Amino acid sequence: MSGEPTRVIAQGTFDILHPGHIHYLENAASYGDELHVIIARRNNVTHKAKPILSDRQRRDMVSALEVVDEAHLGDSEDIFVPIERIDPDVIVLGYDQHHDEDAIGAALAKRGIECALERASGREPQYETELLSTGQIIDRILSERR
Ligand SMILES: Cc1cc2nc3c(=O)[nH]c(=O)nc-3n(C[C@H](O)[C@H](O)[C@H](O)COP(=O)(O)O)c2cc1C
Ligand SMILES: Nc1ncnc2c1ncn2[C@@H]1O[C@H](COP(=O)(O)OP(=O)(O)OP(=O)(O)O)[C@@H](O)[C@H]1O
Repeated sequence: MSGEPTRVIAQGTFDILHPGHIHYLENAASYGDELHVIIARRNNVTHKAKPILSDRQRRDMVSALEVVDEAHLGDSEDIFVPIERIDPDVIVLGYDQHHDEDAIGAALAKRGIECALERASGREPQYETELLSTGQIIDRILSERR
């Protein structure tokens, strides 16, 4: 053992925070000693509606969570740039993230980044009215505050 802390990376959009996000970050943190979170740039969120909140505000909110050691704004062009800088031991993908683990593993290997890839568990609602999705919170706001 080197005695160096093991670094873990989690990542995502984190637009309007909810308990599903906290579950993911706590689960990711359990894979190592230091949790680093990469916040997706607005321009790179193409698979769903763009975030409401700015890149910086989303980074600042995630950064304030106790479980998080450091939150980083993602790179605009190349998602592997922050990974090279952070040099993680483990990357933990979200339970429902569309990323292909084999493709990410191959891209990491090509760049000489040696780290494990894990998949986080999901959180089910703990009570009837618990909302575990930013999209659902936005839908609720739109239907209740018109
Ligand atoms: C290992 C990894 C690193 C990433 N790094 C970045 C990054 O530097 N910049 C960025 O805009 N998006 C980055 N992304 C993409 C987003 O974080 C995220 O996967 C996606 O855009 C939104 O996911 P969500 O719908 O689960 O929030 C990265 C994704 C992965 C899997
Ligand atoms: N209920 C949940 N349980 C565990 N992880 C979750 C849950 N909801 C979101 N996450 C994780 O949090 C990270 C960021 O997710 P994201 O910002 O896309 O939130 P979201 O609420 O799912 O968004 P949207 O509702 O817009 O799809 C992802 O890794 C995702 O898997």
